[in-house]
Amino acid sequence: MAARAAATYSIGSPSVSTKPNLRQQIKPTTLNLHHPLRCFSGLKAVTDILCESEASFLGKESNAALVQTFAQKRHGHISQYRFNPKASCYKVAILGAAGGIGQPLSLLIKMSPLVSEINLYDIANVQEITADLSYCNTPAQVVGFTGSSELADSLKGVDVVVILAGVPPKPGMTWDDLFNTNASIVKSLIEAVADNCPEAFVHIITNPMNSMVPLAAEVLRQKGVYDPKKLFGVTTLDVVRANTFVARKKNLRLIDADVPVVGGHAGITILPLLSKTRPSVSFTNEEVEELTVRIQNAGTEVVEAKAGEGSATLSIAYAAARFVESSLRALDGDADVYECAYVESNLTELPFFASRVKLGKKGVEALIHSDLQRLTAYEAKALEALMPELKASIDKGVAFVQKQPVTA
Ligand SMILES: NC(=O)C1=CN([C@@H]2O[C@H](COP(=O)(O)OP(=O)(O)OC[C@H]3O[C@@H](n4cnc5c(N)ncnc54)[C@H](O)[C@@H]3O)[C@@H](O)[C@H]2O)C=CC1
Ligand SMILES: O=C([O-])CC(=O)C(=O)O
Repeated sequence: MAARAAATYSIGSPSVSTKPNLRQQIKPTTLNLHHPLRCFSGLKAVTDILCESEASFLGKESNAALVQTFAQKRHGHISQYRFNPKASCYKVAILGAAGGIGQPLSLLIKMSPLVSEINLYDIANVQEITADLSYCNTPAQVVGFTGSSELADSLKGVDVVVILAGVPPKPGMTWDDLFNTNASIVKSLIEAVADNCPEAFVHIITNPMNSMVPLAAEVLRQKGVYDPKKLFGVTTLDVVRANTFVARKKNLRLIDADVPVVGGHAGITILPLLSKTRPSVSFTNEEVEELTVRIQNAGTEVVEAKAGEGSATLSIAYAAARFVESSLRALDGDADVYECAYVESNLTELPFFASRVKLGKKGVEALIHSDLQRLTAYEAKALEALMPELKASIDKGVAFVQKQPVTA
């Protein structure tokens, strides 16, 4: 979807965009984009600065890490993607915005220089969050939508939709329990996406993600608008955890560690390919076993630590924001954006599989198969072991929609 060239930024004033019947109108101060605004860096607007990787809400260091670890070096140089605010006005919708992940994710996205509007949607009231967030003097306008009657409006014209509506697990809950509650929520939200913004990038976070992405694909297919290049299961948290744990173990700088994680996003379907860690490091067999299990169980660690109060929220908000940022950069023309994601895939015999992908303006431009070559014996065995579980999760998601077909 094309960027909005005619958009204006609102700087230094509340940027809430309200619907007249819900709240008082607060008119943003608008800044003509011909103004030499070159960079909106974190919390402070900076004018007339050449803006490369600094143009990120992730901050200069984190963003440098992203560029270093994901950019393909061409002719020995990292490509210089230049943020151009005239062409960088994207609209993001967050479905499930009032929840534990939705709130910090909304804040992080509000800090992105690439975003002109954030639509916050939830069945719970989002008006307090909308007002609160709107006082941050960053460019994006914040608009709240509460309840199913406002869902369609929250999706009109959006470039990226992030779906995190649904319940998180409690200790002792199975993936089946979670599926039974969340499947119908995701199905109805995706039906609305198909009707209102079929060309948007769709990021799915709601668990069990291994089933929710195939479920969403089937809904979109039945609606006649499925574009496999634009549907993503967000597995960035697994990569973030793998990078953190490996960097600590091997005394790498956190920003240098880059571990591809493939498969899916649950238990043994999460397969960190430690042999493909960059920079190259060696691991003992014990270290491989310990790190792999730690990465696979990190979600459960948080669920247990929260003792019934939900699952990871802050780290997934960070990871999801990174994936949104990467998608927006790809939409904005950065030719060197690579992330791991759970997508329709032909890298294995399964129709959906997480791997590193190259992102472009139209979504997935390429699946990176090289990570799956020359696996260690441990990785090859783990890959074989995860396939039946991942296949069952995929089949479950598709079957759910086939039993309850979508309305035309
Ligand atoms: N993919 C990943 O890496 C991760 C996924 N998750 C998953 O993300 C999901 C959300 O987790 P939290 O934010 O912690 O849960 P939460 O319970 O704090 O928030 C969920 C929000 O969804 C809203 N909601 C429920 N039904 C809705 C509907 N039909 N339409 C719109 N909004 C609706 C609720 O009102 C609530 O505000 C869970 O399924 C969790 O398991 C959590 C952590 C990591
Ligand atoms: O199951 C959950 O909601 C938590 C989760 O995915 C994770 O922390 O990786």
